[in-house]
Amino acid sequence: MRIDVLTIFPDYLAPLDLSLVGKARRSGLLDLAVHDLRDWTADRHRTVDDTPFGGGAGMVMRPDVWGEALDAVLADDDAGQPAVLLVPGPGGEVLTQRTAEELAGARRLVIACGRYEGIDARVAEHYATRPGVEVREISIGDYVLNGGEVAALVVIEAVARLLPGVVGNPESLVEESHGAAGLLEYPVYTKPPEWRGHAVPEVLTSGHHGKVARWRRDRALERTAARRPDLLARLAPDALDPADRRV
Ligand SMILES: COC(=O)COc1cccc(COC(=O)c2cn[nH]c2)c1
Repeated sequence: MRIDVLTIFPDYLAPLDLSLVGKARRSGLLDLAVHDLRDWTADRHRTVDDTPFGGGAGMVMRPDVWGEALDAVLADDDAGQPAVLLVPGPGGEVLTQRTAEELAGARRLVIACGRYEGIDARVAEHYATRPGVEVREISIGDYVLNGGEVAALVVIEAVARLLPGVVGNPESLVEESHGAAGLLEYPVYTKPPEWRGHAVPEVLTSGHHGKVARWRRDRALERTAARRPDLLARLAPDALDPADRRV
Protein backbone atom coordinates (compact mmCIF):
# COMPACT_ATOMS: atom_id res chain seq x y z
CA MET A 1 0.00 0.00 0.00
CA ARG A 2 1.07 3.53 -0.71
CA ILE A 3 0.12 6.39 1.60
CA ASP A 4 0.85 10.06 0.91
CA VAL A 5 0.19 12.65 3.59
CA LEU A 6 -0.06 16.36 2.76
CA THR A 7 0.35 18.78 5.66
CA ILE A 8 1.82 22.16 6.64
CA PHE A 9 3.35 20.40 9.68
CA PRO A 10 5.33 17.42 8.30
CA ASP A 11 7.09 16.96 11.66
CA TYR A 12 3.71 16.06 13.19
CA LEU A 13 3.95 12.79 11.25
CA ALA A 14 7.43 11.92 12.60
CA PRO A 15 6.01 9.15 14.85
CA LEU A 16 5.39 7.16 11.66
CA ASP A 17 9.11 6.39 11.60
CA LEU A 18 8.72 4.44 14.85
CA SER A 19 7.60 0.98 15.89
CA LEU A 20 5.49 -1.25 13.65
CA VAL A 21 4.66 1.38 11.06
CA GLY A 22 8.31 2.44 10.86
CA LYS A 23 9.32 -1.19 10.46
CA ALA A 24 6.70 -1.74 7.75
CA ARG A 25 8.09 1.25 5.85
CA ARG A 26 11.67 0.06 6.14
CA SER A 27 10.74 -3.46 5.05
CA GLY A 28 8.80 -2.15 2.05
CA LEU A 29 5.43 -3.44 3.31
CA LEU A 30 4.21 0.16 3.39
CA ASP A 31 5.25 2.97 1.06
CA LEU A 32 4.55 6.17 2.99
CA ALA A 33 5.55 9.72 2.07
CA VAL A 34 4.88 12.97 3.95
CA HIS A 35 4.73 16.15 1.86
CA ASP A 36 4.90 19.80 2.96
CA LEU A 37 1.92 21.55 1.39
CA ARG A 38 3.92 24.79 1.25
CA ASP A 39 6.14 23.21 -1.42
CA TRP A 40 3.29 23.96 -3.84
CA THR A 41 2.89 27.64 -2.98
CA ALA A 42 4.05 30.26 -5.45
CA ASP A 43 4.53 33.33 -3.27
CA ARG A 44 7.47 34.46 -1.16
CA HIS A 45 5.52 33.95 2.07
CA ARG A 46 4.42 30.44 1.03
CA THR A 47 0.80 31.32 1.83
CA VAL A 48 -1.70 28.47 2.13
CA ASP A 49 -4.70 30.29 3.63
CA ASP A 50 -6.95 33.29 3.13
CA THR A 51 -9.98 34.96 4.72
CA PRO A 52 -13.34 33.15 4.48
CA PHE A 53 -15.98 34.30 1.97
CA GLY A 54 -19.06 35.24 3.95
CA GLY A 55 -16.92 36.55 6.80
CA GLY A 56 -16.42 34.95 10.19
CA ALA A 57 -13.40 34.20 12.33
CA GLY A 58 -10.34 32.28 11.23
CA MET A 59 -8.84 31.46 7.87
CA VAL A 60 -9.61 28.90 5.15
CA MET A 61 -7.04 26.85 3.22
CA ARG A 62 -6.78 27.94 -0.40
CA PRO A 63 -8.04 25.63 -3.17
CA ASP A 64 -5.32 26.61 -5.64
CA VAL A 65 -2.45 25.43 -3.45
CA TRP A 66 -4.25 22.19 -2.58
CA GLY A 67 -5.03 21.65 -6.26
CA GLU A 68 -1.37 21.94 -7.27
CA ALA A 69 -0.29 19.61 -4.46
CA LEU A 70 -2.95 16.96 -4.99
CA ASP A 71 -2.50 16.96 -8.78
CA ALA A 72 1.23 16.39 -8.29
CA VAL A 73 0.86 13.64 -5.70
CA LEU A 74 -1.94 11.84 -7.55
CA ALA A 75 0.01 12.02 -10.83
CA ASP A 76 3.05 10.44 -9.21
CA ASP A 77 1.75 6.95 -9.65
CA ASP A 78 3.10 3.78 -11.23
CA ALA A 79 0.01 2.26 -12.80
CA GLY A 80 -2.89 4.68 -12.44
CA GLN A 81 -3.96 3.04 -9.21
CA PRO A 82 -7.32 4.19 -7.84
CA ALA A 83 -6.76 6.37 -4.78
CA VAL A 84 -8.82 7.15 -1.72
CA LEU A 85 -8.45 10.83 -0.85
CA LEU A 86 -9.01 11.02 2.91
CA VAL A 87 -9.81 14.34 4.53
CA PRO A 88 -9.78 14.08 8.34
CA GLY A 89 -12.42 16.40 9.76
CA PRO A 90 -15.10 16.64 12.46
CA GLY A 91 -17.80 16.46 9.81
CA GLY A 92 -16.71 13.13 8.39
CA GLU A 93 -17.90 9.54 8.72
CA VAL A 94 -16.66 8.22 12.08
CA LEU A 95 -13.70 5.84 11.78
CA THR A 96 -14.50 2.31 12.98
CA GLN A 97 -12.61 -0.96 12.69
CA ARG A 98 -14.79 -1.75 9.67
CA THR A 99 -13.69 1.51 8.00
CA ALA A 100 -10.04 0.64 8.78
CA GLU A 101 -10.54 -2.80 7.19
CA GLU A 102 -12.04 -1.18 4.10
CA LEU A 103 -9.21 1.32 3.80
CA ALA A 104 -6.63 -1.43 4.30
CA GLY A 105 -7.90 -2.90 1.04
CA ALA A 106 -7.13 0.27 -0.95
CA ARG A 107 -4.04 0.50 -3.16
CA ARG A 108 -3.41 4.14 -2.35
CA LEU A 109 -4.43 6.55 0.39
CA VAL A 110 -3.79 10.28 0.00
CA ILE A 111 -4.47 12.11 3.26
CA ALA A 112 -5.10 15.85 3.14
CA CYS A 113 -4.55 17.37 6.58
CA GLY A 114 -6.63 20.50 7.05
CA ARG A 115 -5.77 23.33 9.41
CA TYR A 116 -7.38 26.64 10.35
CA GLU A 117 -11.16 26.47 9.70
CA GLY A 118 -10.71 23.85 7.04
CA ILE A 119 -9.96 23.35 3.36
CA ASP A 120 -11.99 25.25 0.72
CA ALA A 121 -14.96 22.94 0.05
CA ARG A 122 -14.34 23.01 -3.71
CA VAL A 123 -11.25 20.84 -3.29
CA ALA A 124 -13.22 17.78 -2.12
CA GLU A 125 -15.90 18.65 -4.69
CA HIS A 126 -13.32 18.77 -7.50
CA TYR A 127 -11.51 15.55 -6.70
CA ALA A 128 -14.76 13.66 -6.19
CA THR A 129 -15.26 14.07 -9.95
CA ARG A 130 -11.71 12.88 -10.75
CA PRO A 131 -11.81 9.35 -12.26
CA GLY A 132 -9.99 6.87 -10.01
CA VAL A 133 -10.28 9.08 -6.93
CA GLU A 134 -12.73 8.42 -4.09
CA VAL A 135 -13.04 11.27 -1.57
CA ARG A 136 -13.90 10.38 2.03
CA GLU A 137 -14.04 12.79 4.96
CA ILE A 138 -13.17 10.83 8.09
CA SER A 139 -13.76 11.80 11.71
CA ILE A 140 -11.89 10.06 14.53
CA GLY A 141 -14.47 11.22 17.06
CA ASP A 142 -16.90 13.91 18.09
CA TYR A 143 -14.48 16.57 19.20
CA VAL A 144 -12.47 19.27 17.42
CA LEU A 145 -8.71 19.17 16.88
CA ASN A 146 -6.52 21.96 15.52
CA GLY A 147 -5.72 20.07 12.36
CA GLY A 148 -5.92 16.78 10.55
CA GLU A 149 -2.43 15.49 11.43
CA VAL A 150 -3.33 13.68 14.66
CA ALA A 151 -6.33 12.10 12.93
CA ALA A 152 -4.03 11.06 10.07
CA LEU A 153 -1.76 9.28 12.57
CA VAL A 154 -4.76 7.43 13.99
CA VAL A 155 -6.06 6.36 10.58
CA ILE A 156 -2.61 5.30 9.37
CA GLU A 157 -1.94 3.20 12.48
CA ALA A 158 -5.40 1.56 12.41
CA VAL A 159 -4.97 0.72 8.71
CA ALA A 160 -1.26 -0.18 8.55
CA ARG A 161 -1.53 -2.75 11.35
CA LEU A 162 -4.08 -4.67 9.24
CA LEU A 163 -1.68 -5.01 6.30
CA PRO A 164 -0.32 -8.56 5.94
CA GLY A 165 3.05 -8.95 7.66
CA VAL A 166 2.90 -5.73 9.69
CA VAL A 167 1.73 -7.26 12.96
CA GLY A 168 3.88 -10.26 14.01
CA ASN A 169 1.07 -12.59 14.99
CA PRO A 170 -2.10 -12.05 12.88
CA GLU A 171 -3.95 -14.13 15.50
CA SER A 172 -3.76 -11.14 17.82
CA LEU A 173 -5.85 -9.13 15.36
CA VAL A 174 -8.78 -11.47 15.84
CA GLU A 175 -9.29 -11.44 19.60
CA GLU A 176 -8.66 -7.78 20.35
CA SER A 177 -11.38 -5.23 20.93
CA HIS A 178 -13.48 -4.54 17.84
CA GLY A 179 -11.78 -7.46 16.16
CA ALA A 180 -13.54 -10.20 14.22
CA ALA A 181 -15.65 -11.09 17.27
CA GLY A 182 -16.95 -7.51 17.44
CA LEU A 183 -16.72 -7.58 21.22
CA LEU A 184 -14.49 -5.65 23.62
CA GLU A 185 -11.32 -7.42 24.69
CA TYR A 186 -11.28 -9.71 27.75
CA PRO A 187 -8.96 -8.71 30.66
CA VAL A 188 -5.37 -9.95 30.34
CA TYR A 189 -2.87 -11.02 33.00
CA THR A 190 0.79 -12.00 33.23
CA LYS A 191 3.31 -12.92 35.95
CA PRO A 192 3.51 -12.65 38.92
CA PRO A 193 0.47 -14.84 39.82
CA GLU A 194 -0.14 -12.59 42.84
CA TRP A 195 0.56 -8.85 42.85
CA ARG A 196 -0.19 -6.52 45.81
CA GLY A 197 -2.82 -8.96 47.06
CA HIS A 198 -4.47 -9.31 43.66
CA ALA A 199 -4.49 -12.88 42.37
CA VAL A 200 -4.84 -13.93 38.73
CA PRO A 201 -8.24 -15.64 38.08
CA GLU A 202 -7.65 -19.34 38.81
CA VAL A 203 -9.11 -20.60 35.55
CA LEU A 204 -6.25 -18.93 33.67
CA THR A 205 -3.66 -21.04 35.48
CA SER A 206 -5.73 -24.23 35.26
CA GLY A 207 -4.24 -25.32 31.93
CA HIS A 208 -7.78 -26.19 30.81
CA HIS A 209 -7.93 -24.46 27.39
CA GLY A 210 -11.67 -24.99 26.95
CA LYS A 211 -12.45 -23.35 30.27
CA VAL A 212 -10.02 -20.51 29.56
CA ALA A 213 -11.71 -19.83 26.20
CA ARG A 214 -15.15 -19.87 27.83
CA TRP A 215 -14.02 -17.56 30.67
CA ARG A 216 -12.51 -15.11 28.15
CA ARG A 217 -15.64 -15.10 26.01
CA ASP A 218 -17.81 -14.51 29.10
CA ARG A 219 -15.64 -11.59 30.24
CA ALA A 220 -15.69 -10.05 26.74
CA LEU A 221 -19.47 -10.34 26.60
CA GLU A 222 -19.86 -8.91 30.11
CA ARG A 223 -17.57 -5.98 29.33
CA THR A 224 -19.28 -5.28 26.03
CA ALA A 225 -22.74 -5.42 27.62
CA ALA A 226 -21.63 -3.09 30.42
CA ARG A 227 -19.59 -0.55 28.45
CA ARG A 228 -20.74 -0.76 24.85
CA PRO A 229 -24.25 -2.28 24.60
CA ASP A 230 -24.44 -0.63 21.17
CA LEU A 231 -21.80 -3.08 19.91
CA LEU A 232 -23.84 -6.04 21.19
CA ALA A 233 -26.89 -4.71 19.36
CA ARG A 234 -24.83 -4.61 16.14
CA LEU A 235 -23.64 -8.21 16.41
CA ALA A 236 -24.87 -10.59 13.76
CA PRO A 237 -27.60 -12.82 15.28
CA ASP A 238 -25.49 -15.96 14.78
CA ALA A 239 -22.50 -14.32 16.50
CA LEU A 240 -23.83 -15.40 19.91
CA ASP A 241 -24.15 -19.10 20.70
CA PRO A 242 -26.56 -20.60 23.29
CA ALA A 243 -23.74 -20.78 25.87
CA ASP A 244 -23.38 -17.01 25.52
CA ARG A 245 -26.96 -16.38 26.59
CA ARG A 246 -25.95 -17.15 30.18
CA VAL A 247 -23.95 -13.93 30.59
C1 LIG B 1 -13.32 19.30 4.66
O1 LIG B 1 -12.62 18.99 5.84
C2 LIG B 1 -11.74 19.90 6.30
O2 LIG B 1 -11.59 20.96 5.77
C3 LIG B 1 -10.96 19.50 7.51
O3 LIG B 1 -10.30 20.65 8.04
C4 LIG B 1 -10.01 20.64 9.38
C5 LIG B 1 -9.97 21.83 10.06
C6 LIG B 1 -9.68 21.85 11.41
C7 LIG B 1 -9.41 20.68 12.07
C8 LIG B 1 -9.42 19.50 11.37
C9 LIG B 1 -9.02 18.26 12.09
O4 LIG B 1 -9.97 17.29 12.19
C10 LIG B 1 -10.68 17.27 13.39
O5 LIG B 1 -10.78 18.23 14.12
C11 LIG B 1 -11.28 15.98 13.69
C12 LIG B 1 -11.14 14.84 12.97
N1 LIG B 1 -11.87 13.89 13.60
N2 LIG B 1 -12.48 14.41 14.65
C13 LIG B 1 -12.15 15.71 14.72
C14 LIG B 1 -9.74 19.45 10.01
